[in-house]
Amino acid sequence: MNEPLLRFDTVSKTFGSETGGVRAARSVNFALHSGRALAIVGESGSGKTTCARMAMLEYLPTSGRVLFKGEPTAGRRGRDLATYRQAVQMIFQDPFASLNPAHTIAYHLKRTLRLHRPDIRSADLDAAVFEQLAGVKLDPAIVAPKYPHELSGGQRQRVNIARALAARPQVLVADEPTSMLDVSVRLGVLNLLNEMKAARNLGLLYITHDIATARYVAEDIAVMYSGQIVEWGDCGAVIDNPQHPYTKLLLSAVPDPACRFSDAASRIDPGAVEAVRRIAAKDQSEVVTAGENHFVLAV
Ligand SMILES: Nc1ncnc2c1ncn2[C@@H]1O[C@H](COP(=O)(O)OP(=O)(O)OP(=O)(O)O)[C@@H](O)[C@H]1O
Repeated sequence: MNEPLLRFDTVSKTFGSETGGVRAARSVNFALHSGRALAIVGESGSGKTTCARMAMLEYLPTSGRVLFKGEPTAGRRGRDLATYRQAVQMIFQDPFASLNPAHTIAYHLKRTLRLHRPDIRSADLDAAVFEQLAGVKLDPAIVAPKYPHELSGGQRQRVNIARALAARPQVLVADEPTSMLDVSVRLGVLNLLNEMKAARNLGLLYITHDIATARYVAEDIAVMYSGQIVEWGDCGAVIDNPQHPYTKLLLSAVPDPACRFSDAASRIDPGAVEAVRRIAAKDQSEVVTAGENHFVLAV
């Protein structure tokens, strides 16, 4: 495979003091390639958003390096930083909070186009807005003049995706992009992200607590627990043949429509719960190969 778009090289992030602080990310390694999606999966507090924020250069790692196309991102300023901000775009969890209620959808998209697309003349901006909205399967004539509160959650998230894509990014960082949406529209938004990834050869960093959707969206997966990536590799291989007790636990917690709630608890292996508790605080470092493109930290 060629040079990854985005690479985390032994990245750690501690909030507070080195000794008594929260170790939100511990020696995290991953590579995101163009035209592929990498799902970072884990429970609340496992460190996923901290990794997303480091990818967006909002947080600096305490140690380790974040690389873009092989180049370290630390210390980027001025034009270099602006280029990175254009190339790596974020889609937030809350589609409403990320749009300004005082402005129309057309305003939001024009703003991004003015900022990142100097090649588009002012006279052509309206047409470009229409093109961006049509690209995410919204009716431009209806949606462009509306205010955010006049749209549904799913439509708002599509607008956010259109806005991110308007910058012509190479990487999309989507942090729980569907968790605040009605279940009925989630699939449509995930489908759209998948289509955009393929059509534009994007690298998609898909952050989720829902391992079931990871398989739907991503080619690669990294399972995160207590700040560490504990199992990673090909998404299908990891989900079909989980090796780490935490991955097993996460999979056994996925709701099964064929299973009654009262029976669901029996699917959770008490041994796995105990093993996961034991490993929470300790650093694991020995990597075991579980198959082609499938790796796990030894417990
Ligand atoms: N700015 C911060 N200051 C102090 N601690 C933080 C900060 N941001 C995150 N943390 C802590 O770091 C750990 C990882 O948090 P993070 O938000 O990355 O997890 P997450 O997996 O994204 O969870 P969620 O899905 O709930 O957002 C948590 O213990 C959290 O309390």
